[in-house]
Amino acid sequence: MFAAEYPSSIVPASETKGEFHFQCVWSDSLTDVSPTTSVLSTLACGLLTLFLSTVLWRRYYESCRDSSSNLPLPRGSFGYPLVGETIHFIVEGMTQFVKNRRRKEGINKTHLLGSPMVTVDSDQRIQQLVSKEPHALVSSLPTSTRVIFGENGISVVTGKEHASMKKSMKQAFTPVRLSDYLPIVQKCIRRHIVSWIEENTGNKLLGFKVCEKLVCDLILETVVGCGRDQDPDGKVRDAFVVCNENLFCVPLAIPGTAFYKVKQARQVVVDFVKKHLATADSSSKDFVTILDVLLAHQRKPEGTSLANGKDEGQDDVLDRSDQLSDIQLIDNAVSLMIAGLDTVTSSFCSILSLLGKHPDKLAALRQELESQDLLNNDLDDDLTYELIQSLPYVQAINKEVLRFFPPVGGLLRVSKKTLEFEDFQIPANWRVQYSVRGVHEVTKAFDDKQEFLPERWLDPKLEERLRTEFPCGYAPFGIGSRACLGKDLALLEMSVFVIEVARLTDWSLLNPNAKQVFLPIEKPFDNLPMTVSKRK
Ligand code: HEM
Repeated sequence: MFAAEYPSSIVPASETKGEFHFQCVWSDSLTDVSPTTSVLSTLACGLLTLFLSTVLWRRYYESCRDSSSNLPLPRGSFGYPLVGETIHFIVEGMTQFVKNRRRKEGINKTHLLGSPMVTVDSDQRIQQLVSKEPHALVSSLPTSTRVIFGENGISVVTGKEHASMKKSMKQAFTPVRLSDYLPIVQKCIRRHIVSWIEENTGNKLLGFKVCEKLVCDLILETVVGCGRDQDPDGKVRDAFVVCNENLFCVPLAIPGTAFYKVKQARQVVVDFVKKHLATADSSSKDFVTILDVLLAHQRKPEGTSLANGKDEGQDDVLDRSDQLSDIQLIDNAVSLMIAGLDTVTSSFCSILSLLGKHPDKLAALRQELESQDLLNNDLDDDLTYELIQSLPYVQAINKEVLRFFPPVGGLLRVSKKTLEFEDFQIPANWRVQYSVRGVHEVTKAFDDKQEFLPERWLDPKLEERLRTEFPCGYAPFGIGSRACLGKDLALLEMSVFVIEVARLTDWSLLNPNAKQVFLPIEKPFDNLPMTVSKRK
């Protein structure tokens, strides 16, 4: 009956009771409406609803400013109801998102992933904010990341507990300890690079993936002393990669979800660390691991030497007032392993990418190695901590790689109370993101920011300017009380990688102009396809 009166396109496919009723009401009142008009009016209604709800959404968040302060909120947009600017963020990617909203004030307000947020990419403003940590601004990690790191680990705990834990753990990263880890680091890096050549000469490798495998071994060996023989089927290594790949996932522990898998993988790593802890005192290995240092701090009488018999030196005398409990030790071992995997992998991959694209810089590096008789002297234990510190071009490459492609592009905080600048306020409980990548792009600390110029770091005036004028102008390892605990170990590992890759191999990039992606870590979107061969 209705099919005769209305175009077929607007007749319901199934005439259930409800749909039929709706059709009758409509037919009585809109008999002359054409399909185009009805589509347009539906669209107009939708747009009007969106417009009104957007106005209300934005008004609501504007009204959340702290009225006890006269200062306005920063400029920017809260986006659209419920989603805020999350869809823009996903489509544009984090870096472009920040870039597209860059303001001369260096601060922008938005609404992301369910919370109001400000993104900050001015080094002066970040400096002001950092001075308010850790009381008015605290670290804020997503739930999945907190669960993986462990609630008792250094990345998650706050306040006094964090300060005392950091003090205690720093003892595992002194120059004496770094010298202890160096032989393991060099052997592991060489073993992997040699295997790239032996197993893959002329074949395509994915630079990011082979570096990930390398760093996975490196971290397990340096943190817990786990050699291949202790993980023959690679179960621990696999679990470790699963944790890393799912650092940011929806925290829903239902079988089949990423979070469920991650919790199981974490348990494998935790069980492994526990097993190691139970046997650590009786183990007869002749090298020192990070966990050994933390354990020595926890258990051994003051002054006891570690496994290799090296003296700990005056600076390392153990202060026992801030000992770690067993559960803290376990969560911290896991935290160190996770914090050091993707970050170091990204930096190794960027070394391959940037030196691959700049053969003149690689030639300058080889010249420095040659001048120290290191280029052809490729023994797997010829590097010392002091020798590495005496290679300025190697250090310059590390610093420039981390400036050009900072592995961690942004640092997340949450305001505990209203924060006031001279011109804006940030209300309490807002998220704050320091954009490290943004700062590196806009700071006045560097000239020719778009150029890869390791040489800039050979000028001592640059370090001086960063210290005095731009303390937040260069922040690949973060800033303030939350700055990276593993910074010196990471730089040591990068140095060894730079030296070994330059003296052992020749490599060619197959897609040197691939776009970079930034989440969860900075890398080329295609994982850096390349070929390697023995250096001629
Ligand atoms: C190139 C390599 C690395 C980069 C770029 C890097 C970067 C960072 C950054 C930016 C932070 C600060 C996060 C924040 O403020 O919220 C951080 C924290 C941290 N990093 Fe690293 N990291 C690297 C390697 C490592 C390694 C190798 C380890 C351990 C062996 C490590 C352990 C940690 C820990 C434990 C923290 C937390 C510190 C705290 O909360 O006080 N990192 N790292």
